[in-house]
Amino acid sequence: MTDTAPLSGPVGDRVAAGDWDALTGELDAHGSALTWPLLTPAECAEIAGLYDETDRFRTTVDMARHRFGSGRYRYFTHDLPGPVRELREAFYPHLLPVARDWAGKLGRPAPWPDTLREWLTMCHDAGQDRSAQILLRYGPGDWNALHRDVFGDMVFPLQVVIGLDAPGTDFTGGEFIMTEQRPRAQTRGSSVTLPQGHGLVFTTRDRPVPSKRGWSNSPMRHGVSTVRSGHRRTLGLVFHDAC
Ligand SMILES: O=C(O)CCC(=O)C(=O)O
Ligand SMILES: [Fe+2]
Repeated sequence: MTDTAPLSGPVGDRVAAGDWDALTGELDAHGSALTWPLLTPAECAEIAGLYDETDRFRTTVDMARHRFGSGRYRYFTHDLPGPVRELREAFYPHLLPVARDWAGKLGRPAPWPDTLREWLTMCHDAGQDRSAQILLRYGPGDWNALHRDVFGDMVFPLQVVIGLDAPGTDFTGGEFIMTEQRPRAQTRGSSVTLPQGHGLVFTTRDRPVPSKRGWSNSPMRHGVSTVRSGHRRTLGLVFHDAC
């Protein structure tokens, strides 16, 4: 799929229609990878606009108050809006083989079943039963501190953020940033400009990197650099639930 591919039909089909081999290769090499376009600007605006429908959310987080950075985000209730639910469900089966492959390389258990539904039941049974899907809003001066979205023992190791505003047009600054703590070496930083309507798949916790003895584990964190002007809104999808 290219930048000019028509965006029509169910959003889940658009997730499935991309070049997953290329995306997986990129994820293996860098711990993050951009998708092809998934949403039109109108669909992005519609999702971003849900932020004001307060009944859809279980709580609002003021990032400055928690020293998470600056800006606000809202956790959806389990009753997810159609496109948000469809996107999440469509990503899971494509991310699952990567999660399992990485767990194998790192000699860890791979507890994730074939369906998101079964995995969420496992999360809920373990006490992680609150929705962790979020809509974020950043204005001028806002930023997101480097962090990892791990809420308990139940962790799906990959997540997705979808850009809802156009960089350079709707906002400046606000790059998605990642750090990678390399084994016995200094930390490496990287940044991604998230195009409107595209997703960025990235590791929640760490990734396997080749080492002399096979594979070692490179812890990674993510955040957002300061928004210099305008407004940046994103949709965050994680595949485990929260406590
Ligand atoms: O706004 C962003 O680009 C990243 C938000 C975030 O931390 C997440 O989706 O987990
Ligand atoms: Fe995050």
